[in-house]
Order: sequence, then structure tokens, then C-alpha cells
Amino acid sequence: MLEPIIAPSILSADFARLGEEVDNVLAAGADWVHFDVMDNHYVPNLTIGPMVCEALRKHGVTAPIDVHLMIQPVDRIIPDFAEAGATTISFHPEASEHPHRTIQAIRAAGCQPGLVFNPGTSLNYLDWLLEDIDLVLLMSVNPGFGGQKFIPSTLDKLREARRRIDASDREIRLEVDGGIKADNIAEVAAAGADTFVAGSAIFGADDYATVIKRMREEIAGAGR
Ligand SMILES: O=C(CO)[C@H](O)[C@H](O)COP(=O)(O)O
Ligand SMILES: [Fe+2]
Repeated sequence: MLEPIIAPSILSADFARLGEEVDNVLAAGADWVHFDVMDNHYVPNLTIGPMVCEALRKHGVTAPIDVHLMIQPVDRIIPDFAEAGATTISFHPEASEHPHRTIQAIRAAGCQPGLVFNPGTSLNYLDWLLEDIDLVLLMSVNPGFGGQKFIPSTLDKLREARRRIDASDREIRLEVDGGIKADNIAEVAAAGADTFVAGSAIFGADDYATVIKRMREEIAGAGR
């Protein structure tokens, strides 16, 4: 099992103070910055694009930026995110006409490709794509908004994704996104996740370091 990664979703940060918020959450012990891109087309919300990613890099952020694309079409924005400093770029396979081509485009741009699965999307896309990606991201809420409740069927899906990843000899992260809190992160870790996105649970807290520390303790105690 890979070392756990905590990736706060900046969707719940104070956008008016974004650079400072990202600095604070990284100083509080976060590993990655989870960057939610929404287009008011694939999902019913509109957020941020490559210019904001570039602004964070210019501000001095050196931590990995984990770009979660909730957009359709996918391909034409990939070079822009790569140039803006994205580290991983994950997309929803049903939003792409040719998921294999999209994965190749992400890799060619110098980023690590990931596939994202909505609660209602089958893992069958992994049948022929797992060996080409670095990240499997399971949504534990329907995409579009922060602050939603964790959908419990994700636990079985995580176990299935873990089984598939373990059958591969490549290093592939298993990330979970949506409704993750200190109170449920242990069962999510026990089901096989190694990378944990949390937005409202971290940015909604008074003290980011205390929540992140508690999350790490819960993961460590989960008997992974
Ligand atoms: O992709 C997302 C929503 O589509 C966000 O990453 C996710 O919702 C995180 O927020 P929270 O932890 O508050 O659920
Ligand atoms: Fe996300």
C-alpha cells in the first residue's frame, strides 16, 4: 500500500484569499492540492481553470496540483493545464469521446493521467485502461458541489478497485473524493483508498492542522 496522501479540495477554500488558503493548508500538513474544474455543462457548477492553476504556481506553490476535470469536452484544455503547472490530470471517461486518446494526451503533456468514476459509473472502463493510468479516482458523491454526504456503496467499489490495482504490477493510486471526514476516513482507508480528498471537512474547520492530523491518525489506525 502506498503512503497516504491528504489532498484538500480548494473548492471549499475562501476564493478571495486563495493563495493564502493554499499556503495555510500545506503548512498544516496537506500533501497535494485538489483542484476542481467545473464547466456548467458536464456538471451544474462553474469554477476555475488553468489561469488559477498558473497563479498558484506563480504564488510559489510547489506541492503537486491534482486537477480533477469535470468538463466536456476534455481534450482541448489539457495542454493549457500542463503548461499551468498541473501534476495529475484526471477526467471522467464518459465525458471523453476517446478516453485512451485523452490519457495519451495527458501523458504526452508531461502530467500523470487519472480516470474518475461517478457513483453510478461502472469500473469496466478499467478493463482496458488501467495499465495506462497512474490514478483511479472514485467519487463518493455526485460531482458538482462540495459539502455533500458520503455515499456508502463507494466502500464496495473501493474494494473492487483495490483488487484490480493490486493485480497490476504498476504503482497506481486509489483516490476517493466526496464527503470524506475524520469520522469516516478510517473505513474508507480500510476499503483500500490511499489518497483522500477532503474539502469542507478541512476548509470548514477552524484549525486545518488539527483536522489533518486527526485524519492521518484515523488512517494509521485503520489497519491497512
Ligand atoms: O469533486 C468534488 C465535487 O465534485 C470535490 O472535490 C468534493 O466534493 C470535495 O468536497 P467535500 O469534501 O466537501 O465533499
Ligand atoms: Fe474533486
